[in-house]
Amino acid sequence: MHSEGRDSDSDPRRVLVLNPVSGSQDHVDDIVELAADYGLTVRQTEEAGDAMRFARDAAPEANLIAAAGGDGTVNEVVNGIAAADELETTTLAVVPAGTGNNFATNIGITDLEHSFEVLETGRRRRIDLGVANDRAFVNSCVGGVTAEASSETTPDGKRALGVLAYVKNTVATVADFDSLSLRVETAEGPNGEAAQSWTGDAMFVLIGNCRRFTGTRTAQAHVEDELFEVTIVEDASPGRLVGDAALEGLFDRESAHIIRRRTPSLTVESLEDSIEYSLDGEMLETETLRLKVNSQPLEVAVGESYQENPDADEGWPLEPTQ
Ligand SMILES: Nc1ncnc2c1ncn2[C@@H]1O[C@H](COP(=O)(O)OP(=O)(O)OP(=O)(O)O)[C@@H](O)[C@H]1O
Repeated sequence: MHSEGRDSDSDPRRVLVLNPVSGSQDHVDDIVELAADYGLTVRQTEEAGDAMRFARDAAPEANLIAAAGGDGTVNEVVNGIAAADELETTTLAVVPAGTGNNFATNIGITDLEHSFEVLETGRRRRIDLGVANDRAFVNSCVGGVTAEASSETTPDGKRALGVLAYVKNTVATVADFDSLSLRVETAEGPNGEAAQSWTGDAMFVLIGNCRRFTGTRTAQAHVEDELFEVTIVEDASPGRLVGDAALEGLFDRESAHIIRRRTPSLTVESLEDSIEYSLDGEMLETETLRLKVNSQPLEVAVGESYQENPDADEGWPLEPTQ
């Protein structure tokens, strides 16, 4: 029995952190069985926060930690590895058992069995890790999404739209949608990107790290370039944004009301009240958010279809910054 993770035959070098309540909640038996086949020690969470603690405690001895759950579980496990300061010697694997599984899709993981093959024999890549104040994120950080709308976002919405489902739900559920009065300051980039400052009223600010971080085809970030892709959606009538097509249209190259930047670090400061941010779907409320790409990358076991760079034939949505 591996589920306690303290048995004499358990291997502390290969640990799987299992969230039993993510996704459709019917994955526990299959994952425990696969973990035993692959010689992984299972630590099953009992409440929010456990995944972070289990990963932090396991990281000094482990060379592989698998996160079995959704994006929130991945986020906690990554925060645990980072808190233990073990990014250099610990590989993250992802076993997709969530609702949206946006990150798993981004790294080329197709299903449960495949995820175990990948953790055993898949390529290892070092990807950018975002840090927002003192918390790590892998996919995205979105300001302007409310916690209330986030908790009510449906599984179908998450699967179809990724993080944009939260944006859509916020627009749809918050009757008196207030714009965010913001100052956004980006730092200089390595390819001549200038430091820039933007002040104004925004509906959302999206900071993307991973390819297809929003789930849409047109909003993509390069995950090994040490840069974030920042999208500021300027204030516009919320009614115009409700449909899926309108939301995706927001990220088209020609879209009005969109400001884009690429930068290794930035500060987002509210000029009024504190703002709610979603970090990979986990909420954080603050007035000032300082974001940077972590100096130490995150090593991840990736599937065959993993691509660090957005598809060439789909075009790159960003215009170079002056
Ligand atoms: N045993 C547990 N009981 C209650 N909550 C838990 C437990 N273990 C983890 N959690 C919390 O469950 C939340 C949701 O998990 P997760 O994001 O992995 O799944 P999901 O929402 O179904 O999938 P996705 O984010 O991919 O759409 C996370 O905030 C996590 O902290």
